Amino acid sequence: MINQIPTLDISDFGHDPEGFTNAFKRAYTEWGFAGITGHGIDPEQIRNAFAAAQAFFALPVEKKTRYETDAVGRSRGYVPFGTEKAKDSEFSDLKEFYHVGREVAGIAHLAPNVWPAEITAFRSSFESLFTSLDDLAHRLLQVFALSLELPQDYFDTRVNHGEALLRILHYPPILDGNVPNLRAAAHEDINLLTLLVGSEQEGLEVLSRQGEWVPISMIKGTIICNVGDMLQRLSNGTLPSTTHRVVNPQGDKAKSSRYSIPFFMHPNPTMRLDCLPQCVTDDQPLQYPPITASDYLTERLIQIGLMK
Ligand SMILES: O=C(O)CCC(=O)C(=O)O
Ligand SMILES: [Fe+2]
Repeated sequence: MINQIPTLDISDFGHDPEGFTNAFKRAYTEWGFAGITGHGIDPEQIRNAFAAAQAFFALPVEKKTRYETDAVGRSRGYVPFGTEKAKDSEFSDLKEFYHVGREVAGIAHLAPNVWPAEITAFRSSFESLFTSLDDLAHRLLQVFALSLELPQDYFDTRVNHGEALLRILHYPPILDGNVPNLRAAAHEDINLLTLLVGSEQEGLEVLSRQGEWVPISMIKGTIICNVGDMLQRLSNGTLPSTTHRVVNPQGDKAKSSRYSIPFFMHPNPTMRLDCLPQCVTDDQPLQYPPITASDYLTERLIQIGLMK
């Protein structure tokens, strides 16, 4: 049997919170990744978002670069092809993207969004998708909190001013089959958790505990949720931030674009990521020194080329 990441139906939490939390904890302890169904997000909303993304990236590059911003860590607007590379990779990834982030009135560290004037439905599509994913991320964080023996609402006030980011990704057609770069080289996500809205196009692979690259086949309507480095730290490594990558398709398939839309849930900058005492045991001694989310993020953004 081919290994596959587990699937969890989050609507089960409503009628069996304890049973669901146990299954959730088992899945994430083993994989750090799972497909989430029963989330209630309207497929129409997702289709509209992909259509808007496709229309934006089809614009000539000189139009797209008008939407670059100087927001810290390039956290708003367009980020051109070749800008980002994975922490341990020699080559940049084969992708361009557009960041839409959280906006809270009066919170200075959250930069305002920019919206491409050419694509009328872009703003409304991504504002509504942001809201839906933010809500789903909150629900999932409640289950993560219970899995870590924390109060269910532990994260609620620790993420409300965090830099949650929707990353609208385009991997252009690969015309030179010999490029050493990957669409996205092996990496771990930096944040608390990532929601990955289904590219139905192949390419995403997850590294299993047995050290095999497992190709992820996206089932329509499933949203992947994976643990990032910040939750790994907080849980003292009991919830792994699993390595993943996006490989280049073979043959003619390489000549088509791939689109995907991850949502990165970040904590408030002041949140402490010190390992939780209940996760430090004789079997699992302390793995990481204490740090705040803000200091940790700065360190990581420099490594991946998004900050100097
Ligand atoms: O495009 C994908 O399927 C994965 C993207 C990803 O892992 C990331 O941007 O962190
Ligand atoms: Fe990732």
